[in-house]
Amino acid sequence: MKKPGKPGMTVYFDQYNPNSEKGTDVRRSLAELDYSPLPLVTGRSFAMAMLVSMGGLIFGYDTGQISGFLEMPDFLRRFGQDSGNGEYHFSNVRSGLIVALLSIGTLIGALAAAPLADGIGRRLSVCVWCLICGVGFIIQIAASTAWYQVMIGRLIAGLGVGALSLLVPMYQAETAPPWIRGALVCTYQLFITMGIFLAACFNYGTYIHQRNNSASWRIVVGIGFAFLIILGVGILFFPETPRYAYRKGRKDEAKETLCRVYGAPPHHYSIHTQMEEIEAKFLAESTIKGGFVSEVSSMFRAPRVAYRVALGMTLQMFQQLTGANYFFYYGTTIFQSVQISSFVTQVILNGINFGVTFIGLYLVEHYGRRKSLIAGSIWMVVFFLLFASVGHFSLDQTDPTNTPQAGIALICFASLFILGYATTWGPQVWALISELFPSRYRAKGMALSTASNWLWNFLIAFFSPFITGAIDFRYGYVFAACNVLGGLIVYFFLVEGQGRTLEEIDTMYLERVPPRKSAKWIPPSAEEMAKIRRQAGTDETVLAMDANNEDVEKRGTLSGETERGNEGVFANGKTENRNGSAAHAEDVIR
Ligand SMILES: OC[C@H]1O[C@](O)(CO)[C@@H](O)[C@@H]1O
Repeated sequence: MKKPGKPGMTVYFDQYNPNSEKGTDVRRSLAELDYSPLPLVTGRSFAMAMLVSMGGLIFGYDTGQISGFLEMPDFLRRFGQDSGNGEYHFSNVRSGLIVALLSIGTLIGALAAAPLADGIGRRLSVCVWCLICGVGFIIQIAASTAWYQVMIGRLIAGLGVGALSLLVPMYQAETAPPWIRGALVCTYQLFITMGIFLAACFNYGTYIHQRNNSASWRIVVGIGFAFLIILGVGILFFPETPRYAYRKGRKDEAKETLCRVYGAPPHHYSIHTQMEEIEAKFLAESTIKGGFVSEVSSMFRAPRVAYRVALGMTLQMFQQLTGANYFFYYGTTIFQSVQISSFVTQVILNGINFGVTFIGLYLVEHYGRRKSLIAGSIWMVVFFLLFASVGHFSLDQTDPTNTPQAGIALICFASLFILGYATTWGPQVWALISELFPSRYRAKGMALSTASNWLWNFLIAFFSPFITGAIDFRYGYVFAACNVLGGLIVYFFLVEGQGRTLEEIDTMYLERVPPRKSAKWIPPSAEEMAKIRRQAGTDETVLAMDANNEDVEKRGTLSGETERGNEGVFANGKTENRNGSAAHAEDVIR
């Protein structure tokens, strides 16, 4: 579905078979629809994106704060080990557990969030997980000298953070208009980076001003409550996602929400076609009923869903294997060579990360997902190769201060790498996994993909010190190779979701549209869709489609639109396709 109202193109919403009201004159009802241009973003969809993105802020804030804590004097004294000379330190096991337990919690939280999100809904789930996260914060703040209490607190907070990392992109994707969905879902990553940046700033601030004060790290954890309250309470003022409401039989609520976020009246063409698409998919998906286990096993039997689960998990894996967290978690060492403190290092790297993520919001809608991700991969390969080579061949690793020039080069390459990551893979992978799955399996598919992100996050955080110890800066070559693979995966397996409705993207996977040609694909009519589903589907799906098809037949067809043959599926170019379609729709109105 394309956004109406761009200069020179009045109507885009004509690519689907617009059969609708049963037994009415389709031509007339179409002519009665409103085709007026819609705003790019309504106040409501903007406010919604900002509010739910608070979940990203909590993610970033929690992951970003711990590295600073480990260096705060009071935290060290309370939870560290006595070195015997009046100094305290953290053994690798203890610091590893305190840091990594959040990741373990997030992994479990991401998986646990799916059944709850399908059961009580996306919106209420957000409240529940905010509460759980709050309990984790309280346990941490209440810790006096028991290091394992901090660890347990982080595990519980992690459950909430992980669950929100599934719920937020899903809420945004299921609610946002298709023409701006990518950018709105990417605000999630923007808020992650903002959270990491804020944590670095607050750590630095409390460290500077309260060196020996027991409140320092507690203040930083405590500030997190503000984000939790804004999200947990604020979400109650927002509606359930239209896709979820529809699945629960609340059709009017779904339509009303769409109207609000699209900024369109109920009889607008965009609302009309979107509701039709949601309905068609719902009918096709809803026949197989069962408990959680049979639901999961039906997911892997459903057409092309296993493929998409594998793709989602792989993309999240490669998002982590870009190597970004190598810089965020272990960037301190390279900055030592030019004698910059670890607190300042974190502020600089995270500031760049946050600042340039804004560019990513533009790229995702302007160039599309595929082009920007592939460009991002190439960019990151180049800078990782440069980084690894300078680090290995030019830096004096025993005393980096001897080679300040190599240090400056490393900092530049690291910063340029982050520029590439934060504008492409960082934000866009969240958007990709939120649009990859059909409604019925979205929560579960996203849960598995998100869990893969957390698993690899943990593995990289945990194993990087060992790998760096063994192969020093040549570790960068490993990440460079991973970035090559990531780019190839996108090229060969990912279809372009820019400007498409979630339902259209689902159809592309069902129809096995070659990813390379997906940007130019024209959605099939409802009848063609029925055929595709009949060929692709399980018995149950076919049954459902037959029911749906009967409906379609009763409604009548629209000549021209439904007669388009397969050869018409790929247009010569996007512009031609849009203009052609627009002309056709205007015909219909006349
Ligand atoms: O911005 C960097 C941050 O983004 C993430 O990759 C999540 O998308 C985190 O794992 C990382 O710390």
